[in-house]
Amino acid sequence: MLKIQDYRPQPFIDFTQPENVQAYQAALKKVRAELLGKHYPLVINGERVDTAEKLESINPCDTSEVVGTTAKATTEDAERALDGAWKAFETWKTWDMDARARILLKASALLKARRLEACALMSIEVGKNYAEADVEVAEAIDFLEYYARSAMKYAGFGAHETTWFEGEENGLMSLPLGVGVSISPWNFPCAIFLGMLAAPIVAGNCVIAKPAEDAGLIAGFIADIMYEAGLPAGVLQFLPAVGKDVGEYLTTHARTRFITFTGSRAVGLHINEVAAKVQPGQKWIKKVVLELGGKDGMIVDETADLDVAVTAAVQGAFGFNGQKCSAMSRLIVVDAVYDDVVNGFVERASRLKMGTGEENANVTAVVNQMSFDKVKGYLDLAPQEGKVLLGGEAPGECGGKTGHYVQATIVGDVKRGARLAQEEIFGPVVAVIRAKNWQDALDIANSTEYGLTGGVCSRDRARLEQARQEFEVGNLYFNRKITGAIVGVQPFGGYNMSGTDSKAGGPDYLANFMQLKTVTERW
Ligand SMILES: NC(=O)c1ccc[n+]([C@@H]2O[C@H](COP(=O)([O-])OP(=O)(O)OC[C@H]3O[C@@H](n4cnc5c(N)ncnc54)[C@H](O)[C@@H]3O)[C@@H](O)[C@H]2O)c1
Ligand SMILES: N[C@@H](CCC=O)C(=O)O
Repeated sequence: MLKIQDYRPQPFIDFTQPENVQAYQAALKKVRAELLGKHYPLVINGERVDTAEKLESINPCDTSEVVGTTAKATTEDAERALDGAWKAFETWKTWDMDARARILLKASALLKARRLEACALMSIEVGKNYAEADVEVAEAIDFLEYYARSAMKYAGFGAHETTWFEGEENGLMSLPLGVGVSISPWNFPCAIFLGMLAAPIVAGNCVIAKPAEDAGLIAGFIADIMYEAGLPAGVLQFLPAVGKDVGEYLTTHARTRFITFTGSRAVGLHINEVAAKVQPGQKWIKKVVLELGGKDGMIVDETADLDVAVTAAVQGAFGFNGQKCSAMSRLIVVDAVYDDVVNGFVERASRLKMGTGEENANVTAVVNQMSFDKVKGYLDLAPQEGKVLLGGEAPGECGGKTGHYVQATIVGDVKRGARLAQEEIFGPVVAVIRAKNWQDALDIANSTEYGLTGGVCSRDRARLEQARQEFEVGNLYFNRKITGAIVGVQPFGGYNMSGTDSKAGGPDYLANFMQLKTVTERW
């Protein structure tokens, strides 16, 4: 067993301290000098493999800048990655759990030492400001530390309790599944990419990790940390590729044992469907873990501390431009305090500054042209579905830089069934919905097909207890923002169309990547 202290989440960096801002700026310089323009090849069986075609990472805040490139895997590369991973599995599955966990702990130490570099790279590659990038790298470190420790409870024959039976020894053991595919999104390209590969790997599986097309550099940086930490060849196959080609190939492949996917509802449901079809020669029912989108609502009632509510709304809605599955995209306010809350929300949000991640702006650019066009479509719809109280424009440039810039936008008096109130926008756009009273507000909150995060700002104990039972979300927050779950503290994952509620950073997450075997010996 590991001899280490109990898990504690990483503290965040305090950017009100000038020396921390200076350190961040020094890291930005270092990354610009050393990592910009870098190319990450595929890694298959421990060997770096390049491809004829490449994937480019573009700075969303200055689209004239190519941040760097990765190789672009083909289906032949995917086939070789599968072969090698199954070969590596034969040995990796025999490693002691604590030996595997030590690799995660070593990777955590390496990432801690390069924390600001990882942050700075994300500021440039996906436009995160300092705090958003730092929270994410802290989460990535937490995943390593937390999963290394949780692995211990699955180790050995006696790991799970069984009832004693006369004349026999009975036991239940957890075994890895085999080779799986991990497909991750661009919006948490460090933490989610890393968490989704570290968990199955520590459980004894081998993983083909396919990062998102828009954020291959930070993924390459993280994969290198895992290799440097000592992962044997073939245990982690790094395979940047186009999702609809190579992702599809792998999810439908007969030799893929499990799929762990975080991304949009449309792609997640498609994967769920195609993965269910048994392919010729397939020996198992694929295990599919899905973490999808949200249309997350926060209720404010007439008993709430309105200052707390407004702060929570601004943080929850506009952190990383609303590009979080957990983002507060519906603010549901009871009629009695509607005007006060909305005025406060608009006033506070109007102070947010637009700019680049490197400038540490509050609102930066959305990730790519597709996202920009999608969000712009909702801005065009906004005047028909409500009153645009703030923003409403997508200037596409800021401070002389051309980028995917969209204003922080608040749309008031949106009807509960409107598209702005039902569809995931994934940008800095909030629909404010007026509720008659508390019960109406709760009904509105539950009136979507999603069920990821939600919140209530209220001082009424009975209502909070009712919400605890009846608000249909995987992560519910009272009197605070509805984003920013911390590993081990707030296990994260949604219900309904938001996913399979697998709870990343939770006590049973590793069980998603294991199978149980009961063994009985009669004496
Ligand atoms: N629930 C959560 O924990 C969580 C966390 C982060 C993001 N998200 C969701 O992710 C979405 C944003 O991320 P995105 O734009 O990268 O999502 P996306 O669904 O477009 O892409 C996610 C990944 O799937 C791949 N992919 C695309 N088509 C595929 C296919 N046919 N087969 C296999 N793989 C395929 C992509 O290449 C990418 O790596 C939002 O909906 C957001 O809410 C959810
Ligand atoms: N886990 C993150 C959201 C990840 C999705 O984008 C949060 O809790 O805010």
